[in-house]
Amino acid sequence: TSGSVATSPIDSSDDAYSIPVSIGTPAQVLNLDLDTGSSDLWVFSSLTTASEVNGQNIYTPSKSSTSKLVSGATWKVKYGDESTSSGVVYTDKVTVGGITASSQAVEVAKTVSASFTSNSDIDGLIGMGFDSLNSAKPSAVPTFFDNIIGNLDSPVFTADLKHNKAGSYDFGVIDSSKYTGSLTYVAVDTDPGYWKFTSSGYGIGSAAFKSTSVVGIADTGTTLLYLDTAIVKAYYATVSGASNSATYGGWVFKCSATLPNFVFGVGSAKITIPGSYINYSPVTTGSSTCFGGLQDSTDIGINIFGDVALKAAFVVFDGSDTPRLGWASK
Ligand SMILES: C[C@H]1CC[C@H](NC(=O)Cn2ccnc2)CC1
Repeated sequence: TSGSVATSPIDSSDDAYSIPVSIGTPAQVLNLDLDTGSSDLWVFSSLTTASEVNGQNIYTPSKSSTSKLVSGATWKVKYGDESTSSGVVYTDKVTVGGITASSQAVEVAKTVSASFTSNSDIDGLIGMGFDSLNSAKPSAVPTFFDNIIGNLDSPVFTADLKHNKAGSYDFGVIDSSKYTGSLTYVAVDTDPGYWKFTSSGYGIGSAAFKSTSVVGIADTGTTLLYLDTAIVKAYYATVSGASNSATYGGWVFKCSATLPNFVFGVGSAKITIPGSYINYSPVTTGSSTCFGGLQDSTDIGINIFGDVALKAAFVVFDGSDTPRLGWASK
């Protein structure tokens, strides 16, 4: 089998990308953030503390004839942005892009942190990282990808994220109409459970490409691109008036600035991020100071190729026995 689901940016800054996910019988459709940087499928629900729900769609297990409580199971996740959620576990029928997992573990939130409450566009996450990252106790539960992979024509899903418009995630098929040129594959280190790979270098604007190994993760659940200090400083040195602001917690510049393109290497291939993608958004609504889409990864401890990078490419997440990532321009 194979399938495809449209994914849309939740706002004009492409802060996150959601997909419709059908849960239960009859179907309850929630808009989930497909997150290759984590491995829990969790949802706002009828069990979520009422004061922590603010406009999200909720999953009500008691209204689904196919829901089952997983007795004794709990979960709790904490993300790199310090956001958290936790609760209990049901199994139910879950369908994404026409592909169904008949008994998917659906982690039902009893509590969520403020940043989830304040984001009415996201009703939960669907983790597409490796099962080792799953937070369920006393034992981990499989991701949606893990549950369907055996039924897929090819053990892959692909990401075609776009700036300010709908893109798609495909399952079980690589649609060559969605990219230009050829795919370049790179090895994935699945420890500790991210889609972790080594980029072959970078280029800033028209400057010479710098061949150097940059280890990072392909993370659809992170908005920005986070790289080593030296690369980030070299990039903003070309942007007049840019500064690393303690006030705003990162590199900022005048919104009117012209930003150079940023190229990252995958093997012998090169992916070009248009400079405009690195003008992320005003620091506060209406400000003429803008926050950069490329930021320093030092405090994170790992480089993250988030949506700013991913939306410049077509990416194959290959879950075969030797997992790998395929990258192409588009
Ligand atoms: C400083 C960076 C900030 C962004 C961090 N990314 C995440 O937390 C991804 N995520 C998943 C659910 N909610 C957010 C990575 C560190």
